[in-house]
Amino acid sequence: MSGTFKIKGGKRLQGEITPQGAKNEALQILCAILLTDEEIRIKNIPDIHDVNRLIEILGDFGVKITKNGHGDYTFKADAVNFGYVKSDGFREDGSKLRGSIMLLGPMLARFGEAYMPTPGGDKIGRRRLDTHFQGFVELGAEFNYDDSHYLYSLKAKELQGKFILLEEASVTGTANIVMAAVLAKGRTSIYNAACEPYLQQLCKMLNRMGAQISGIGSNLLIIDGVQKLGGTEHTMLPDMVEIGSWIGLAAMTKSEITIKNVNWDELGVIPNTFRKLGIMLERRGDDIYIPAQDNYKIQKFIDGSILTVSDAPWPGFTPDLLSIILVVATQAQGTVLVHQKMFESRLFFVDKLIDMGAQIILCDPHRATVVGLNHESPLRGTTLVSPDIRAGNALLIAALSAQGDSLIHNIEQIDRGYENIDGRLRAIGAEITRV
Ligand SMILES: CC(=O)N[C@H]1[C@@H](OP(=O)(O)OP(=O)(O)OC[C@H]2O[C@@H](n3ccc(=O)[nH]c3=O)[C@H](O)[C@@H]2O)O[C@H](CO)[C@@H](O)[C@@H]1O
Ligand SMILES: C=C(OP(=O)(O)O)C(=O)O
Repeated sequence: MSGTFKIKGGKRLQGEITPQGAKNEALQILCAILLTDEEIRIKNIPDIHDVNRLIEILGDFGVKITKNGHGDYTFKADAVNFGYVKSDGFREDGSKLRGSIMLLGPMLARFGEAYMPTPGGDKIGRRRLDTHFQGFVELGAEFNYDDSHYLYSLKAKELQGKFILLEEASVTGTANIVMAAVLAKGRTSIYNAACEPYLQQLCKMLNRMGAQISGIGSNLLIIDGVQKLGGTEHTMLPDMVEIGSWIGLAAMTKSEITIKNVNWDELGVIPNTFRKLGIMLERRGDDIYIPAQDNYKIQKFIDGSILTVSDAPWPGFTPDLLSIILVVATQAQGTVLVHQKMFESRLFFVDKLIDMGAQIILCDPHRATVVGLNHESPLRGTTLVSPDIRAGNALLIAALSAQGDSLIHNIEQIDRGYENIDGRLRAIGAEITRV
């Protein structure tokens, strides 16, 4: 088990917090650098475990990496050591994170073959990769899965564009297929494509590199293959999951917090979903201002029935923020049903919140009903273990609001996705230390 956070809860926080560059965008963008032998400069890269692991993998691939400053790197994949992907080292490194799966598309497009161990990432239920391989096979790749070594491989002398109807709007699946299709022959149409902002960012970057992608932001992407891609510069968006988490943190700790430079126009339904829990938040320029609130009241549906917050592919509500919604609801006034449709093992952490005094009924692996305590009795500090990246942050927020001390173990899960989270929380008054 990795490190531990010690938290003294129950304090009001105050001040400004700036979201890091987006983790899940960074993972897509970093994989795309393999598509060209020219220089790509990327800014606002978050300094977090998953991203740093992917940068290390690129280095082992032979990619030249220059650090220009904090979160600012230049990459040049002009002398790639392809032998690395067949090595035991890659088998181990690639399996440590989920995002590495998106190396497949660029490898296949540029080198005609690709290998990947079963990727890592959160253990939050089944996480099938069928959509990725369906797309590659439709583009003409030969697919093989060696189940004794958990190794996927793909081969294609040439990729040929075609109309692909995805079984599901997979985020990393769409990114992977797009990155393969940009160098394929002819036109690829991807229907039922995921269209979240990070994928839009990827497509825009690829276009700056010379790709021809249209339909960006919709669920029908049209990609006219080109022979070669060139260099570019790219800046990562702020992380929308962090932004949502800080809204939740402010409400749970009754704190006045300004979240800086949030890129509001890319936040979709996130601000309004928190408003439905009764949390006041204001757009101020490109910041979100959350006043200190002693109470927040969950809205009902128009017909008076209990509010449901559920996830859906973009522009629906991201599943990565449902753990935060759940924790924030524990101190709201009213009742909400949290319905996690995509992942089947992401709600089990409610047991820990129940131990802390929260009123939650886990209806089944996908649904939990939360009856808010209206801040009439605080959660109680306790010893917790972070089960996954987002539940880990949700428990951290619960601990910051709780009466007494808490310990959170296994914080490697939190460090996977949040840059210097303890330092940034201390800067707004939180009592949190690494022990
Ligand atoms: C590295 C990265 O970027 N990870 C994100 C990415 O994971 P990832 O790309 O792995 O997730 P997918 O979009 O493929 O799918 C997520 C889950 O939802 C299911 N599904 C998906 C689409 C759909 O139309 N119907 C459906 O049921 C899938 O079967 C799967 O269980 O997107 C997820 C969904 O936003 C996020 O939680 C992850 O943080
Ligand atoms: C589930 C997540 O990450 P990963 O896909 O990397 O496991 C997440 O970012 O919430």
